Amino acid sequence: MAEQYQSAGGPVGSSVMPPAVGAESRASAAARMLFYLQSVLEPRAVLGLFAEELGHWLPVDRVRFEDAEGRLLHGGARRGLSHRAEYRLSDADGGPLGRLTVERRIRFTEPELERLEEAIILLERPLRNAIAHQRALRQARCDALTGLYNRAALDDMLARELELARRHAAPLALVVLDIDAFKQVNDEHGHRLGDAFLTHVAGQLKRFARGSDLLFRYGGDEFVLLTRQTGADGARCLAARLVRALGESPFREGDLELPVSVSAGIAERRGNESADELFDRADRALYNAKANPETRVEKD
Ligand SMILES: Nc1nc2c(ncn2[C@@H]2O[C@H](COP(=O)(O)OP(=O)(O)OP(=O)(O)O)[C@@H](O)[C@H]2O)c(=O)[nH]1
Repeated sequence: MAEQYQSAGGPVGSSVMPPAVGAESRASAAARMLFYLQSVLEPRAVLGLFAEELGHWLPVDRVRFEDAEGRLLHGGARRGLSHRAEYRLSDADGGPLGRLTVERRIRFTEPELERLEEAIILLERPLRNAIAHQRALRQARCDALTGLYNRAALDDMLARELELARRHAAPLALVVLDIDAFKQVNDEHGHRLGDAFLTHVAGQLKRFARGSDLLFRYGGDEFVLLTRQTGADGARCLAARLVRALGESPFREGDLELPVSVSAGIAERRGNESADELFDRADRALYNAKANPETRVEKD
C-alpha cells in the first residue's frame, strides 16, 4: 500500500477541482488504467503510461519516480514546482520500492488527493512486478561474486556490439584477461580468500577501465573487456595499462599481501567474423601472452 508522507504546502490559491466523474466512468477509468499498466513489463514504460493516464484523472504537471536505489525512472530533475504529493511505495515484502512524487503549480484539494491515491493503488502492483522482473533480468546477467556482467551477458552484448560496429564500420576490440597462477592463491590460502582476490581484481579492473568499455567475468579467473570505438592499437595500450595498474595493486587482507599478475590477449574485429571467432582469436592471443611472461599482452 502506498504511504503518503508529505503533501503540498503553501496557500490554497485558485484550487482546481478534478473533473466530475460519475461512479461508472470512474470504474471504467480504473479498468483502463489497470489494463495499460499490466500490458508492459518495463518499469519506465509502466510509469510513462501511469503518468499519461493520471493526466486524465486530475491535472498534474509532473510525475517523478525514484527507485529504492535512487535511480530516476521517470520525470525530470527536481525544479521545485510549488506543490507536491510524495508517496513511498513498498514491495511485496514491505521493503522500499521507491518514491513517487506528483507535482504541480496549484495546490491539491482533498478530493484530488483521494483520486491520486486511488490511482497509486492501481500502479503499485504492476510497478512491483515490472521492477522485480527487471531485477531478475539484471541478476541473470550479473556475476554474483564480482557484480560484473557474466558470460551470458557477454554472449548477448558481443553479438549486438559486433552488429552495431559492422553497421557503422566502427572498430571494436576484445581484451581477454586472465589472472596468472590464481590456482596457487586458492591452494595456499583457501577458496574464501581466492574469492576475495577475484573481487579485488574485478574492482581494480572497473577502476582502471574506461566508462565506455564493457567489463565481464567470463568465468573462473578470466575477465573480458569489450572496447567500443577502439582498434587493436588502442586496445593494446588499454590492456598494457590495466596489466601494469593491476601489477601495482597488490591484494591485501590483514597482514597478508599478495602480488597480482594478469595476462591479456587482444583481437580487433575483422570483416564479417562471428562473435565466437573474434573471441577465439583473443583467447589464442592470451595463450601466447601466458607463454611469454615478459610482455603479458599479446595481439592476435
Ligand atoms: N576462489 C575461487 N576460485 C575459483 C573460482 N572459479 C574458478 N576458480 C579457480 O580458479 C583456478 C583457475 O586455475 P587455472 O585455470 O589453472 O589458472 P591459473 O592457476 O591462474 O593458471 P594460469 O592461468 O596458467 O596462470 C582453479 O583453481 C579454480 O578452482 C571462484 O569463483 N572462486
